[in-house]
Amino acid sequence: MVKAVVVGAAGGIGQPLSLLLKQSTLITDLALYDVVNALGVAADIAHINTPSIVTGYLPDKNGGLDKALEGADIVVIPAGVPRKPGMTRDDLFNVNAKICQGIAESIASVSPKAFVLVISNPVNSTVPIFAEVLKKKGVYDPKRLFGVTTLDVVRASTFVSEAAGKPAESLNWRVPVIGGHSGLTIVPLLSQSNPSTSFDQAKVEELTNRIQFGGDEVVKAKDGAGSATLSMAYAGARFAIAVLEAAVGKGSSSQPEYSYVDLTSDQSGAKAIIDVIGDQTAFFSVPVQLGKNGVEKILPIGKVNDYESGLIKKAVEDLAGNISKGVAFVGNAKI
Ligand SMILES: NC(=O)C1=CN([C@@H]2O[C@H](COP(=O)(O)OP(=O)(O)OC[C@H]3O[C@@H](n4cnc5c(N)ncnc54)[C@H](O)[C@@H]3O)[C@@H](O)[C@H]2O)C=CC1
Ligand SMILES: O=C([O-])CC(=O)C(=O)O
Repeated sequence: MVKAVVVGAAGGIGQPLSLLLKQSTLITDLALYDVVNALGVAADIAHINTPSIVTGYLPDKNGGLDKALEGADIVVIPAGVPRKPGMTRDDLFNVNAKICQGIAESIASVSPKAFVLVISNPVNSTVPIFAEVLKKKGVYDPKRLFGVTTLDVVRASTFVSEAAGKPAESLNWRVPVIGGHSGLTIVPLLSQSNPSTSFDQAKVEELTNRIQFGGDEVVKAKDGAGSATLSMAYAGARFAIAVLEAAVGKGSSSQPEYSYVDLTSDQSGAKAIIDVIGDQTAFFSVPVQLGKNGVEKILPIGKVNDYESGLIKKAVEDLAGNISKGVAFVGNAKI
């Protein structure tokens, strides 16, 4: 029995993400919660003939968020407002921090052992918010808390394989992306591209910039109607299934997943990362080996060149501020 919960299930990401999770035969119980329209989305998805039982929850229907979370193995969270042109992800902080705090409080009291996958932006700050709330409630397990940065890895595979003239190989094209999830905190490691590439430095910088600001490309194209939803649903479902497959022992350990995780709290393998990036940032997206309990081991980031070292330095500086902002928010909150 595997219960997955989507919080924010009626939104632009939430709907296609719920649809993709419904396609998984690993999930037996799919709970869809939102503050609006969750019952309609659940009724619609429930007609699909895959094994999971789908149930919808609204704040005042079917028991609300707490009931949705009961017995959850994994909670995926695309709840909150998206960007409009001209905004940064950090501009979403004031609204989304409060939403994330409330969701974290419910998880802490109802399903503290669930894997928690945070999509809501700004990820750089919302993940620390989840961590701090769970700590305050005495149930924090850093191995089970993930900031979802898979979309950056997905974009990197697409953009790099296209630039190499081999778009048909994009599915198996690996480009590590580490750091955070906004602008210059996103650090693609093109020198580790597999297959390897031979771009000149100007092309490397152009591609790096495109991966870092891929989100803006979509915000601009949607012209006020929001940000990436469909590619995010694909990336979020892919990561959620990887976490679940590893948890039930079906994971293929050949490729690491990348996620924004806690480098402190004695996580296995974190020291090797801190030796490279320093100890200024408590969270960083890194390659992780997933297992039964979530992060089994943080894997090394490998050899980086001077250009990438410079990108890491800048990312670490920005992240430190983003993280303190999330930590301070919870520090000042009444929980
Ligand atoms: N991590 C990543 O790579 C990405 C993150 N995002 C972020 O994901 C979030 C959602 O984006 P969209 O789906 O496009 O937005 P949306 O506005 O279409 O959907 C958000 C949903 O959250 C719901 N919601 C609001 N407050 C809630 C609460 N307290 N509990 C449960 N649900 C609540 C809304 O009713 C709405 O249905 C945004 O913050 C966006 O910036 C978007 C793309 C990529
Ligand atoms: O750009 C945004 O605001 C949404 C997002 O995180 C992304 O597409 O990477």
